[in-house]
Amino acid sequence: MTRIDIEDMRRLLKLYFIMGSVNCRQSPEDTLTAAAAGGITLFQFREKGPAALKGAALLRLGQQLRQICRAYNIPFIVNDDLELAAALDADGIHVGQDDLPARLIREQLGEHKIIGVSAHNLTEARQAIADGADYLGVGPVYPTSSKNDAQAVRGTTVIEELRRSGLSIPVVGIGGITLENAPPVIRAGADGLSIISAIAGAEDIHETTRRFAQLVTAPSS
Ligand SMILES: Cc1ncc(COP(=O)(O)OP(=O)(O)O)c(N)n1
Ligand SMILES: Cc1ncsc1CCOP(=O)(O)O
Ligand SMILES: [Mg+2]
Repeated sequence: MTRIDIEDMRRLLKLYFIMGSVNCRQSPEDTLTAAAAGGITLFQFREKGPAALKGAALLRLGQQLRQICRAYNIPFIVNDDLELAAALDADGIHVGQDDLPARLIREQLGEHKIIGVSAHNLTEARQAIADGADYLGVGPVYPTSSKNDAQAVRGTTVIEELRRSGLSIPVVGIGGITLENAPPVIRAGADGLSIISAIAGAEDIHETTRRFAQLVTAPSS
């Protein structure tokens, strides 16, 4: 099998929902189901933090979320953990600068799985591309309370810089993105939005997701 087509990757990134049990106000299964019905295009299982599930409970939740993604035909990405990704037959994995190197993951997974890499500057972006990344997660664009060890807020400058430098790799903006502050992220050159709290913590998850979906498909965004 071959690498994911670049335009297919761009389409998947449009509304990329990331979540673990610690991010949810209601059950993770209900949260993901509402977001899936509302129009997310990609999902990342990110079970992180002091209260994160481990062992059998982690696997059980992963299997349930994986099933929901299958039912809605939404590709399923696992954060950080190659073993968990294999156990859940994930469609791909997302790694950051402090995780397993993307080059090693590409060697292990082969061509047919999606590999996403976090990049905070042009050097990291170029290295990720050389290592075989299919897309970049760039941020934090805005202040976030969903990641304790987040790097400094970048605004949209790194996304703009990547595009000015001629890098055409699919890019998703991440960090503190809300319905109100999302449009500049797309205008800067991102293919889509990556969101935890504005969806997982929303009062009405389905309606909020539907609005995000409208925003990323609107010609004026
Ligand atoms: C789409 C996307 N972009 C960036 C990240 C952050 O990854 P990382 O820097 O490895 O931090 P953790 O998520 O592992 O805490 C991401 N997960 N997804
Ligand atoms: C995982 C991650 N990486 C950079 S910021 C961030 C957290 C994004 O969450 P939120 O959308 O709630 O700000
Ligand atoms: Mg990571």
